[in-house]
Amino acid sequence: MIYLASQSPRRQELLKQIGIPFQQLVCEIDEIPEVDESPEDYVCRMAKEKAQAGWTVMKARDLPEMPLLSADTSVVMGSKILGKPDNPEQACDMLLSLSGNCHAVMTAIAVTNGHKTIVRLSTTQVQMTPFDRARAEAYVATGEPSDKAGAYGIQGYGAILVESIRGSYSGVVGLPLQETADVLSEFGITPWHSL
Ligand SMILES: Cc1cn([C@H]2C[C@H](O)[C@@H](COP(=O)(O)OP(=O)(O)OP(=O)(O)O)O2)c(=O)[nH]c1=O
Repeated sequence: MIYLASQSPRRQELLKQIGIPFQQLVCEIDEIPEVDESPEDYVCRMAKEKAQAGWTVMKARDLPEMPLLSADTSVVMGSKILGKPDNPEQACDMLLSLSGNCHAVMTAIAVTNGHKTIVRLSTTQVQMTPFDRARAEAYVATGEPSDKAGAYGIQGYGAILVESIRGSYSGVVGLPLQETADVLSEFGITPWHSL
C-alpha cells in the first residue's frame, strides 16, 4: 500500500492499472516556474514539492507512514512551459501553438518515505496534426482541455489531434508506468505481487 498525493483522476486510473493499492492524499502547492528554471528542473521540483506537501499532510493527520508517490506533467513547446489553461481563450491559443508541431510532454514522478526521495523524469515527443482555429475552438468547447497541461488529453477527444508519439503514452497521460514501477521497487513496492 502507498499514498498517491494527487487529485488527478488519470493518475489514480493509471496506478490501478499496474495493481498497486493506494490511498489518495490531497495536497496543494504553488505551481509557478522560477525565472530561468529549465522545464526539466521545473517538473522535477514540482513533483518533489508535491511529495513533500503530501508527507506533511500525512504527518499532520497522524496517518501511518507508507511510501508516497506524486507527479507533475507539463507540455513544453520550444522553451515554453505550458501548464493548464486559465480560460478557453488561452486553451485555444495553446492548442494553436501546438498545431502541426512537435512538442515534449514531461512528467516527473517523486517517491518518498520521509528518509529518501527519488525523482524520475519521463519525456515524450508528441507530433500534432495541423488544425485550424475552428477545430481548436470546437475541441475547447468539449470542456476536455480545461484541467490538462497543454490544453489537450491524449486519452480523450484530444487523440484526434495527435499524429504520433515517441516515448511513454502513460507519461503523457500523467503517470509513466514503467518508471513508476521501477522507482517504487526501490521502496520495496512490487506491482501486482502486492495485491
Ligand atoms: C498532455 C496531457 C496532460 N494530461 C493531464 C495530466 C495531469 O493531470 C494534468 C497536468 O497537471 P498536473 O499539475 O501535473 O496535475 P494535476 O493538477 O491534474 O494533479 P495533481 O493533484 O497530481 O497535481 O494534465 C492528460 O490527462 N492528458 C494529456 O494528454
